[in-house]
Amino acid sequence: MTEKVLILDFGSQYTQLIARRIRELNVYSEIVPYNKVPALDDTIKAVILSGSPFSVREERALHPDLAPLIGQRPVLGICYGAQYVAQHFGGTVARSDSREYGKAHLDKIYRSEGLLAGMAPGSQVWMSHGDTIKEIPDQFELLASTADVEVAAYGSKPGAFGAPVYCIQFHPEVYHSLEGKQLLHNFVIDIAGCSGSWTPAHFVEETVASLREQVGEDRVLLGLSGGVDSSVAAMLLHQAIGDRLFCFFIDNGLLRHNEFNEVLVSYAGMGLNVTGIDARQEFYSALAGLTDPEAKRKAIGKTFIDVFDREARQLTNIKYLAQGTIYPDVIESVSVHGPSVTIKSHHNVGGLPAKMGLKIVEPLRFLFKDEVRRVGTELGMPDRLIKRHPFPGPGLAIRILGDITPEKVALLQKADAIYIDKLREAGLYDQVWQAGTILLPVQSVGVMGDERTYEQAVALRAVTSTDGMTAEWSHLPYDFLASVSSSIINNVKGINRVVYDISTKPPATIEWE
Ligand SMILES: Nc1ncnc2c1ncn2[C@@H]1O[C@H](COP(=O)(O)OP(=O)(O)OP(=O)(O)O)[C@@H](O)[C@H]1O
Ligand SMILES: O=c1[nH]c(=O)c2[nH+]cn([C@@H]3O[C@H](COP(=O)(O)O)[C@@H](O)[C@H]3O)c2[nH]1
Ligand SMILES: NC(=O)CC[C@H](N)C(=O)O
Ligand SMILES: [Mg+2]
Repeated sequence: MTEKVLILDFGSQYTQLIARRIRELNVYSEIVPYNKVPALDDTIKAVILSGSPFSVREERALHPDLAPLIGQRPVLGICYGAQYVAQHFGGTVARSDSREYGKAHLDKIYRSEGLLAGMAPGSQVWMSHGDTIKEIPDQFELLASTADVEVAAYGSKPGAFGAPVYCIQFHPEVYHSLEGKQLLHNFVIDIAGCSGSWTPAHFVEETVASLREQVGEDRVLLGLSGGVDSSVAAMLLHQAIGDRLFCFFIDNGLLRHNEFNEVLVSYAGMGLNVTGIDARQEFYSALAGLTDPEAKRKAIGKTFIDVFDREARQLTNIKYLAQGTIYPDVIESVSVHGPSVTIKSHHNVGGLPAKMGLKIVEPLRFLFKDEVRRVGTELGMPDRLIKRHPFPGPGLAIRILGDITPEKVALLQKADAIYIDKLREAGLYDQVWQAGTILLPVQSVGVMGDERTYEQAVALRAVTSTDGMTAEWSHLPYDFLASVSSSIINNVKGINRVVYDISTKPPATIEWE
C-alpha cells in the first residue's frame, strides 16, 4: 500500500495547494475534513493541520480532538493549525494588532535542524493571518521569528511526545515562501521518513492492480468524451481488464470541426474498444427552440443519459460504469464548506448508475488534472490528446448563444477551427489553458467588396488558469489576433465581425453560458 501524508482540512483556501506541493515530492497526500480523521494505519506517515478562515478564539471554531494524533505521527500545524496546537496545549493566541498579509522574513532561526534544516536566517516566507501566538505551551520551544511575529515557528522539545510536533505561522505551500518546498521536504522525507516513490509509473502499476481486484471478471462501460480525464481512465482500465472494457463516444452534433473522426482514429490507435455513436439528430431535436442556458444543459444531460442507456442495453453483463472523476470534484463534494452553489449545472452521465443498476469505478478520483496528464504520458498516450484544452460536455451548445440549429453549429465550427489551427501554428496553443469561439446572437453591418453585409459576430476567448476556478484572459499578440480575425471574416461566409473577450473569471466565467 502507498505511504501517505494526511492533511486535515480546516477550510483554508490553500489546503489543495499543500496536497499538491507534497505530491511534487513524490509522496501521496490525501485531504480529509478536520472532523473525519480515519484511524491511523501503517500507510499514514505524517499529519498536517491546514489553515482556516476561522479564528481559534471564536466559539464556532473547529476544535477536533488531537489526542489520537499527537505523538503517534509527526504533526505539522500550518497557520490555524499552529494556533490550534498552541491553544490545545495551554498556550495563548490573541488578535494581533495589525493583520499580517504577504511577505516576511525569518530573521531569526534558533534551530537550523529538523524542520528548518538547510534554511538560512532571512528566508522569505508568506503570511496570511489576523491572530498571533503570544505564548507557546510548556512542552514546546521557539524555532524562528520574523520582525513582526515572534512565534513564526515552534516545535515540541526533544522527547516531549513520541513523534515531533512542528508548528508554523507562515504558509510553506505558496510559492512566495521561497524555501517552502525545502521545509516540506524536511518534514515529509527526513522527519516522517517517506520514501518519495509515488511516481506516475508507480501510480499506474498500483491502480491497474487495484482495478483488477475491484472489477474481477466483470465488464465495464465507459463514456469517452475525447477529453483527458475519460481517456486516461480508459487507458488504465484497458491495461487492467483489456477487452472487457467497452467504450462509447457519442457524436452529439456539438463537437468541434472533425473532432468525432479524429478522436475515434486516435482511440483506435491506442487499442481501445470504442463504439462511435451518431446521435446528432437526437440532440438537435432535444435542443430545438431552447434558448435558456440551463434548459439547454439539462436537455443535453438528459439526452446523453437516454442515448447511453439505449446503447448500453445492447451489451450484456455490464456491471460497472467507469467515470473520469478527478480529485477537485471529490474535494468539492466533501469540503468543510459543503458543496458550493451551482453557477452552472455541469453535465455528466452520473444519472446512469441508478437507472441501470451499475456500480461506479473511478480510477482518477485522487488525482489533480496535471497529474492525470503525467499519467497519460506514462501510458504512452499521444501529446495531442493529453494536452488538449478542456472542452465542456455540452460542447458548442453553450458557445452558441440562443437556440441551436445545425446551421449555426456548422458556422461556429468553421470559425473555431481557424482560430485553433492558428493557435497551434503560432505555437500559442500550449501556452493557453483553454480557447474557443463563441457565436453571438448579434448581426452587424459591414462592407465587403463594396457591398453591404449584415452578418453575425463571433467572440474569441482564450484564458490562462490552473484549474478553471479562476482565470485571466490571455494577452495574445495583436498581430496574431489580427490574422485570426481576417482569416475568419474572409473564409467563413456569414461572419463579418470578430471581437476578443477580455474578461477575467470571476466575475465572468470561461464559457458564456
Ligand atoms: N461525447 C461523449 N460521448 C460519450 N461520453 C461522454 C461524451 N461527453 C462526455 N461524456 C462522458 O461524460 C463525462 C463528463 O464529461 P465532461 O466533458 O463534462 O467531463 P470532463 O470532466 O471534461 O472530463 P473529460 O476530460 O473526460 O472530458 C466524461 O468523463 C465522459 O465519461
Ligand atoms: O465538463 C464540463 N461540463 C459542463 O457542463 C461545463 N461547463 C463548463 N465547463 C468547463 O469548466 C471550466 C469552467 O467553466 P466556467 O468558467 O464557464 O464555469 C471550463 O473549462 C469550461 O469549459 C464544463 N465542463
Ligand atoms: N491562514 C490562516 O490559517 C488564518 C488563521 C486565522 N483565521 C487567522 O486569521 O489568524
Ligand atoms: Mg470534457
